Amino acid sequence: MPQTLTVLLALSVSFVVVILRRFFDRRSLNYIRGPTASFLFGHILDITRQRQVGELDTKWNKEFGNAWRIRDCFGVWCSGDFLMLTDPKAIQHICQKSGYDYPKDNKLTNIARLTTGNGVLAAIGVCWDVGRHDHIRQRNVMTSSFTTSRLRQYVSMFQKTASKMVDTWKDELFSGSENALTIAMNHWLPRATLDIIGEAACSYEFGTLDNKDTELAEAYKNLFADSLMFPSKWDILFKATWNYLPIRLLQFVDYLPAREYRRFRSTVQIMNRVAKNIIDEKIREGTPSTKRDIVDLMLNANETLDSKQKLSRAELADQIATLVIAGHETTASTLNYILWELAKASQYQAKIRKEIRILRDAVAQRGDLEYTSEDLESMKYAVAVVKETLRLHPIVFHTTREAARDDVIPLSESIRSTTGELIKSIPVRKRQIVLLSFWGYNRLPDVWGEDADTWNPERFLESEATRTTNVGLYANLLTFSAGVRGCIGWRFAVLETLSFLVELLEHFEFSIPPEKPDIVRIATGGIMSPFIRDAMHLGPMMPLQVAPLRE
Ligand code: HEM
Repeated sequence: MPQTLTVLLALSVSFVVVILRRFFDRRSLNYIRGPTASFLFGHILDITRQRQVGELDTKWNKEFGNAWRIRDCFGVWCSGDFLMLTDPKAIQHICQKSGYDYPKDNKLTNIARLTTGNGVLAAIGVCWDVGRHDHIRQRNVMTSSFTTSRLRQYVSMFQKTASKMVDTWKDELFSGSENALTIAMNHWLPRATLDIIGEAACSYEFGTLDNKDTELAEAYKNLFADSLMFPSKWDILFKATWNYLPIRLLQFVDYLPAREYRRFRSTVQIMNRVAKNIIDEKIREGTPSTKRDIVDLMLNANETLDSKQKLSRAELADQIATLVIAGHETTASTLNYILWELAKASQYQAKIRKEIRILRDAVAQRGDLEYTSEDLESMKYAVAVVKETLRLHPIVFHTTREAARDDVIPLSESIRSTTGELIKSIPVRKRQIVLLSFWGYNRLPDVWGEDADTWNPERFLESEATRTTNVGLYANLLTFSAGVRGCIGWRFAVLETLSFLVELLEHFEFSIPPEKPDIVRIATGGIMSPFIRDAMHLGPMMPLQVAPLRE
């Protein structure tokens, strides 16, 4: 009872604030076409309840062009419209050219804060919250750990962990005479990537591949799927109010008695305690250990800064939480999809195996035991498969931004207004929220060709010169976003993915299990995960048939 009362009270107060703020802060995109909306939920319920991630984006994109209007909850009353975009020039303008003029909106910032603490993912840029330069400061310190030369050092760790997973499969799963087994990739890959990010970020041993059940590993298990999948109608309405509440007030949602908020609070608290201990130990040790993990490098970078730019101990701890969250399930989910696509296309497994053999010989001739990052990136089929899967299955499929000032957003393709006029740019008012569909952009036929909905790595073997607008961070994809808020760990993720691909394909053949599970993409918070359509209760699932390769 007290739980329901608290939620109702929070909802009522928020609702009144929303109505008042929206009344005095009207903005209108009425001349932009868009689908008809529900009176209370706008399109938000439709988006969270669609059969699969991306279905509505594709439908609306086909109907309205690369820019359209959707409604927020309570939108009919308060003209709470979002501008939804897949247009390359518009997204380039928002992410790359405007930088901090399009910070994250309050709702996204608060979800990032709930899941990672006050790290870089939740930090606000300079324009929006005047006087706070948190994002620039934090990103400054972090980027020193992700330079090309630093990343080379992580490649050895990726290969060791991937090889450990392969050995565990051989010893534990294929120790008998089994020829082929169905293995749940979702059970193994997040554990391997969690072990890696723990070691790379702060030399923390999650040990999940060794079945060490640390408190922290347990806290992260299915965190997003358990907490953010299919939010209740109440929660959708409640979160819709967040963009109209002061960001500092939103910190109190942590104390709501609902399950999801309790789970996030306890996970961040556990992570914070562990992270602070790690930092204290490193500071006590004085000079950074020879291991040189990301925290060592951040501490080093921090020391060179003046006191205004330095990150505090609490801020450093929050970056660890951010790296762990941002850097393990994303990569694991991408690997799930890569192996799934390869299981359907055995000819690409054969092509990559051929590349691996050539590379192994070259590495042996050099007298080395491991690949370098350059070796991995020279494998043209493996790289094309990774790019194509990142394109078709962008794990972070949407993001939102809010205009910090009045602006005009240019479009590469004209759209038709409600009166039939062709529009080549869209004027927006300060506080306009834009919803960027990474999913939609990654599948635009104008950019990727008529077969944009099909998995075809060959497109990345051909010249990429035809793609005119330079949008994304990697291969012109938006999977890692772009600009000042683009993914810090994109190259880390690509090298980690390639390392796993090489190890796994060298030892195993992957195929679709005989029962042919119907895999669907379901939103689990800000990321999407694979589920089996008729067995959603099992949580994220990617079963694949795996057969050892006999040399
Ligand atoms: C395939 C794997 C990955 C994908 C698809 C991915 C995707 C993304 C996307 C789309 C964003 C921007 C989110 C937004 O602005 O709304 C982002 C931000 C970020 N990612 Fe990644 N990521 C991946 C792996 C990693 C890894 C391995 C790390 C760290 C080792 C990492 C660290 C970060 C951080 C720190 C940010 C916040 C950047 C900022 O706000 O300035 N990511 N990522």
